[in-house]
Amino acid sequence: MEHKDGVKVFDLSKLQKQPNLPTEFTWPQEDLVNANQEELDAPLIDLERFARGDDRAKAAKLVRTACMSHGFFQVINHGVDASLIQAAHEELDAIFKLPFDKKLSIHRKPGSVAGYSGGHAHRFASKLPWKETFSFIYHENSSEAIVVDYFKSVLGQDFERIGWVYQKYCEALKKVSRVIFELLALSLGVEDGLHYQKYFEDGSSILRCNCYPPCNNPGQALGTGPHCDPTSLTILHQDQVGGLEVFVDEKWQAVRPRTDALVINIGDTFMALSNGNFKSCLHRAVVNSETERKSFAFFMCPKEDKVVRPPEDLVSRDGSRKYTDFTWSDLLEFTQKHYRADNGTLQSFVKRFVSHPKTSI
Ligand SMILES: C=C1C[C@]23C[C@H]1CC[C@H]2[C@]1(C)CCC[C@@](C)(C(=O)O)[C@H]1[C@@H]3C(=O)O
Ligand SMILES: O=C(O)CCC(=O)C(=O)O
Ligand SMILES: [Fe+2]
Repeated sequence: MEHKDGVKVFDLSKLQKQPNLPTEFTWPQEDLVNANQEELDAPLIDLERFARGDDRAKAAKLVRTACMSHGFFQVINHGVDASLIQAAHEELDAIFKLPFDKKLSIHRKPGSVAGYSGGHAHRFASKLPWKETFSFIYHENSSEAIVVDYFKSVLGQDFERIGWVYQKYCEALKKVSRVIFELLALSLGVEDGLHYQKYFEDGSSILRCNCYPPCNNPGQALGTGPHCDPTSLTILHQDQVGGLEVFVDEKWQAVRPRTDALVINIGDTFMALSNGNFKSCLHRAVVNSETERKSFAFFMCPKEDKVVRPPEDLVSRDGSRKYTDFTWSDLLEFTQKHYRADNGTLQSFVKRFVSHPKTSI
């Protein structure tokens, strides 16, 4: 274990060779309950057909049922080139196989979500996730390629080509998100079918690359503990190893990897935007002793200072507002400073937000 600017950073490539798990990475028994043997039976939506206008009502109904109960579904024929997804996975080694010193030099800084992290030891002292992550921000800006610039600025000119792979990947996911927001509006019965698509047009996103090394004690560790994403919509691609689980019908259920599918999670902010009708998805990632696993989570967020408020027609149909007005920057600050994301983040945030003046949150 090393220190970077006074914070702890674990070298997981070293730790994975040791027989015992450091206590910081052990999880309590109640969080380690094994997944049910059955795999999750989640809707698989053909986005090309939906965009073409075929079976729209059927797709919307499937999504509505899944999102009202647990906030999870998958999409296929999403339009992201299989070769781009493959390149994004292949290029990850260029980051995760960097020498530890180099990883330390690109470490996530306090207050920022961008950069490298090994086990999140800079944020938490116990129940650490058995994973390495590399994250960066993406938003549309006509004058610059923001991802390429980030790669060049933190990793150097040699990383320009790889930066372009992730720039293109983010652009492709943003395009997919427009169709998904239309599908969500239709599923919720919102009058303006483009309401969410327009709302997120100037939003920003975070692409998080996750790498879960093999773990000699998979029964005591978790790659990512049980949590709901505080963001709005997560578009995830996982490799063939498997490990993602969703809590449905009071049990953990595994999501079988499909190379051709993108996994969609509702996050806390979208739960608020849907006036609580759609549930934020409770999920986790387990680890194994044999194979390294990789995934990409594209977290979509509203523009930082934009008010998070459900559409009027949805509120009048429901009769009242479920959550108070807030902004993504308020919730982000809460999760970074005061609360470790779990399945109660939004409730706890709103409670604190209502009782504390905004400036002191
Ligand atoms: C705003 C953010 C906080 C987290 C990174 C981005 C998007 C999602 C968040 C996260 C993935 C939610 C679960 C807990 C967390 C600590 C994690 O396990 O990685 C999260 C983020 C973080 O602060 O790193
Ligand atoms: O790796 C996965 O499958 C899940 C990752 C995740 O939940 C996250 O990064 O928020
Ligand atoms: Fe997540």
